[in-house]
Amino acid sequence: MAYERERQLAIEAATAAAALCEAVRRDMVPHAIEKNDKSPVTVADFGSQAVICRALAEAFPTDPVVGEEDASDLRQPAMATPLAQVTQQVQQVVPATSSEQVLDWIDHGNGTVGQRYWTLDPIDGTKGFLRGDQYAIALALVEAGDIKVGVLACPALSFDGGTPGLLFTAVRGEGTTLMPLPQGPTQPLRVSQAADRLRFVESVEASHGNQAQQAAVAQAVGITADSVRMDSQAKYGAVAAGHAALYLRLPSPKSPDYREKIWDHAAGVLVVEEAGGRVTDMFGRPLDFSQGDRLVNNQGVVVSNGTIHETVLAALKQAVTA
Ligand SMILES: Nc1ncnc2c1ncn2[C@@H]1O[C@H](COP(=O)(O)O)[C@@H](OP(=O)(O)O)[C@H]1O
Ligand SMILES: [Mg+2]
Ligand SMILES: [Mg+2]
Ligand SMILES: [Mg+2]
Repeated sequence: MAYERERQLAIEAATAAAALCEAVRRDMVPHAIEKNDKSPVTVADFGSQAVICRALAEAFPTDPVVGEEDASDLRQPAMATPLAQVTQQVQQVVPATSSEQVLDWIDHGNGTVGQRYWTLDPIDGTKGFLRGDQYAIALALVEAGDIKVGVLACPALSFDGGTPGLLFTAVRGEGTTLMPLPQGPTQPLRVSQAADRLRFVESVEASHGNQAQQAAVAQAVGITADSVRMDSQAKYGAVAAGHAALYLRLPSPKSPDYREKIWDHAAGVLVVEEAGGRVTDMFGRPLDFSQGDRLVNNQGVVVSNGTIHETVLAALKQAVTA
């Protein structure tokens, strides 16, 4: 199988990070640390990035990692308490780790996009994580702009009332699989074509999209049920597993020039594509992962079961020009 080492390593690292995140949520009631852009980060985001970057640095030392977080704030003297908490959490995975080592592992994620790189969102949906809702650990390998491996760990996700904790894995050309966390039987995943599964998913956070326009487009393609609102790339998982036919993320009227970050999408895109679905931006263009840490050549994201994709794009064109 192609990319076997990369796939195995990504699964192991994301599974360890998922356990760390769940331990933080269970043991210490995480609170938000405010970043420069006012968005939240937690002890678990930092711990997850440290654990995954350590594994990547060891196994693939020359691969750059483009991760969401960096350790500059954590290095400030005023951050001694959260740093100690991050270190303590990482020690559950890697015993006898020092805080210095933790900081350096986090900063291993400050790489830049190149011919071959990994992109990491140590917690996608930090707001969901803090609320006790959905979040995901998202890791992908990209070569020449093409996503080759994508792993999404969703510790709080379940379908049809199952035990929470699902891991989605995709390798280009080899399909998508679903596995319970932390381990269990693997099953292949396909998107759904069933008309009664015509549900659509969107963000919980209204400011991350355009919910009025999303509802109008969904209705135009015959989806009459209310949206299922869910944090993080778990939404890609829902489409890949056939629990939703559509995920819409249209530019928010409050930030019309926002460009999506690569780590918010890379793993999810491959998981859906390899399950038989389709992902483009709102104009039907493929997402371009070759340009840097933002999808500068794209606006909005449309994720579907494939079958309804062209109809959605046509409805969107009408909604935008109306
Ligand atoms: N104005 C905006 N439009 C779209 N996405 C945004 C946004 N502001 C922040 N985000 C991204 O939305 C992600 C969460 O997605 P969702 O709304 O689907 O749960 C955040 O990831 P993090 O939580 O990793 O920071 C953040 O990168
Ligand atoms: Mg964030
Ligand atoms: Mg994110
Ligand atoms: Mg994040």
